[in-house]
Amino acid sequence: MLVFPNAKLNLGLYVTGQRPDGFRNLESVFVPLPWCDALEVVPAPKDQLTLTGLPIPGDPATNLCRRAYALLAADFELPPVHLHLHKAVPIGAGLGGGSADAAFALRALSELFALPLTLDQLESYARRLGSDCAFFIRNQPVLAYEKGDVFQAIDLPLAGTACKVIYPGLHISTAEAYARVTAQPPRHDLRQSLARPMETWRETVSNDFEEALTPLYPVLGELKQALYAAGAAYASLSGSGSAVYGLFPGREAAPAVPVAAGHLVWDGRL
Ligand SMILES: C[C@](O)(CO)[C@H](O)COP(=O)(O)OP(=O)(O)OC[C@H]1O[C@@H](n2ccc(N)nc2=O)[C@H](O)[C@@H]1O
Ligand SMILES: Nc1ncnc2c1ncn2[C@@H]1O[C@H](COP(=O)(O)OP(=O)(O)OP(=O)(O)O)[C@@H](O)[C@H]1O
Repeated sequence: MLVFPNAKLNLGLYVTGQRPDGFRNLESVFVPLPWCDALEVVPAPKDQLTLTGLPIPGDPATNLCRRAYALLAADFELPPVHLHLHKAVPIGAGLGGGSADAAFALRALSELFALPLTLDQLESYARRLGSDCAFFIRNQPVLAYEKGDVFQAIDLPLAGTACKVIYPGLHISTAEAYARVTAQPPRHDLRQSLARPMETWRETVSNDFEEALTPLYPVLGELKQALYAAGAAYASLSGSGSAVYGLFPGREAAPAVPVAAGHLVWDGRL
């Protein structure tokens, strides 16, 4: 079975409080971004993981695809599988690429082996693999709370909006990024702010990580300014960075933006 785990963007992100489990509570809108990896899951004589595309730091034994398999194999009798992941979504980008691989692996294994799992149950497995993972089970725009894994539906007329994402070749570790942010109550009501015209979002829809990380990594501010200069209606850091995106509603495609060597650019539509 071949699946294409997609990335996500965060529209606004407030880090709102410290949790007893050491994590933070947050408030953010997650939307699927069709920048995709490819993941193939095939029954095989023995378990195997092969990797191509962008290099993934760390021991392949701890790859989130393998961890997804191990989680289900602890509860169900699964035959060995060959997992092949072709990595295209940059890592440490705030795009949730690794989390998507994990969630899509859970969904693919469940479907391939006809496991009796509902979407709610798959979300529960996904939560155990990472805060961002549960979103990718249903993969629909949501307002996310708590660790970013408790959802409310949100209706956003964004489908088809031209979008440009720029990854400045900077791996920002999620844990490090959280350590730099001080939790505070949300400055605005995200649902209300996002219901207003997109041109007003820059006044109210902010990402706490952007404020904390831009002084450290000025390139993040430069990319945001470049996207606004190119005519973006809204531009922001995604998640804990380092990818910065711009939205260009009403355009066929996002315009060209000059970027440095080593930056990765994704152009497409939401
Ligand atoms: C920044 C976001 O991408 C926004 O969508 C997510 O909150 C990150 O989610 P993620 O990459 O799935 O993060 P996890 O793998 O669960 O956690 C990585 C580390 O980030 C910190 N972390 C993560 C999520 C959260 N709500 N509070 C935290 O403090 C913790 O230090 C944790 O050890
Ligand atoms: N399939 C995978 N894809 C990417 N990273 C993976 C994967 N499996 C395990 N990892 C580990 O997760 C780390 C990346 O996590 P990190 O949260 O920093 O970035 P991310 O996947 O881009 O998501 P985000 O920044 O949105 O949280 C990598 O350093 C790598 O060791």
